[in-house]
Amino acid sequence: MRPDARAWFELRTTVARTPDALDLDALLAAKRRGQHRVSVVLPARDEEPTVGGLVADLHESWVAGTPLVDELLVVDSDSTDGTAAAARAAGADVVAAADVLPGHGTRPGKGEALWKSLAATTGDLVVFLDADLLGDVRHFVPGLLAPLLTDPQVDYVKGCYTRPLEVDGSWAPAGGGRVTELTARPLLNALWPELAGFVQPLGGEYAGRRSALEQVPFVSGYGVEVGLLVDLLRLSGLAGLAQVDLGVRRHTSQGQEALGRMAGQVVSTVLARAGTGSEAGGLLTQFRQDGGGFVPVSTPVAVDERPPMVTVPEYVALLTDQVVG
Ligand SMILES: O=c1ccn([C@@H]2O[C@H](COP(=O)(O)OP(=O)(O)O)[C@@H](O)[C@H]2O)c(=O)[nH]1
Ligand SMILES: O=C(O)[C@@H](COP(=O)(O)O)O[C@H]1O[C@H](CO)[C@@H](O)[C@H](O)[C@H]1O
Repeated sequence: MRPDARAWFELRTTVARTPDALDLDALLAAKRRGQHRVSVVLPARDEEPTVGGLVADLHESWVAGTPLVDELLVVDSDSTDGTAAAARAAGADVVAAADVLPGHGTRPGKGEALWKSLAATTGDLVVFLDADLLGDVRHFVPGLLAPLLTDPQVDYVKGCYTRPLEVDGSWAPAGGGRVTELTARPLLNALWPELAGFVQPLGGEYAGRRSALEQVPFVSGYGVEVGLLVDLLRLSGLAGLAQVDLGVRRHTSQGQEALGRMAGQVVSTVLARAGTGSEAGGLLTQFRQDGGGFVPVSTPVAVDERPPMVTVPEYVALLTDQVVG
């Protein structure tokens, strides 16, 4: 690791593997002192099996219990199952991504849901969690908030963790983060070696100051994490970024073909941010076997992104009308 990445890793990595690893009273005091408002956002597409339990845990601990969270929002991202009902029943506010900033139309993708969440929340601190997390992850919220509540220089905090992988119904202790290990990490190390200290650059759990998040574009699909990391590096500098060790993260994972498409979106975003201009066709062709031979299947993976929210008049109007941030 380059000296600057090593120094960052030593300085900006903290640990919060369990709830008692954190001084919740001190965090609440820092929240009050800083007059912060905290929004937690879960982007969810077809997560009915997991979203209810996750929302119930978060609501019980941090909304109804310790008042760390002021807003718990599930952004329903074109779900076809009972995600919205399950989330609402468990105590979350729920909004359909398509219903937010309707004048800007709708686009598919996780990043679209996250971009829209900025216009559907009011916290000056925003925490993002995937909606397919398994197990007890309540401590992820205070863990991600701690650096933002205690260090004004930090604008953005990524969670890091070991990532077990479910294979044929049983859990291997490691192996998760396949796109991270096989695509994102090699590319980031090659192009932005100062980011080499990030253990989970694609991790879906992170938190940021609205004042930073609203200044950067949001890639509409799965390129959103790598896009945010590079854009926030440029906006806030390495010193403005941090990571927190949250222990273990398990989630419902996808198959290789789906992750191949995810990797294609990550690669397109990296190439766009690196300014290589090699958009080419923006298509990824994969191959299926149909018994008689190989069948090519092509998927668009070109970068599609939304502009910084501060450039959206309806959002600016919201900021002036509401006590946002
Ligand atoms: O179009 C999409 C795709 C994904 N997601 C959500 O984004 C998170 C991460 O997506 P996924 O689980 O598909 O990615 P993985 O964790 O397998 O890398 C999950 O909460 C998804 O429900 C979303 O809101 N819209
Ligand atoms: O880190 C990764 O390699 C991928 C896939 O993880 P798994 O191999 O399914 O554990 O998961 C992440 O990447 C996505 C793209 O950035 C994020 O949107 C997901 O939240 C995150 O789980």
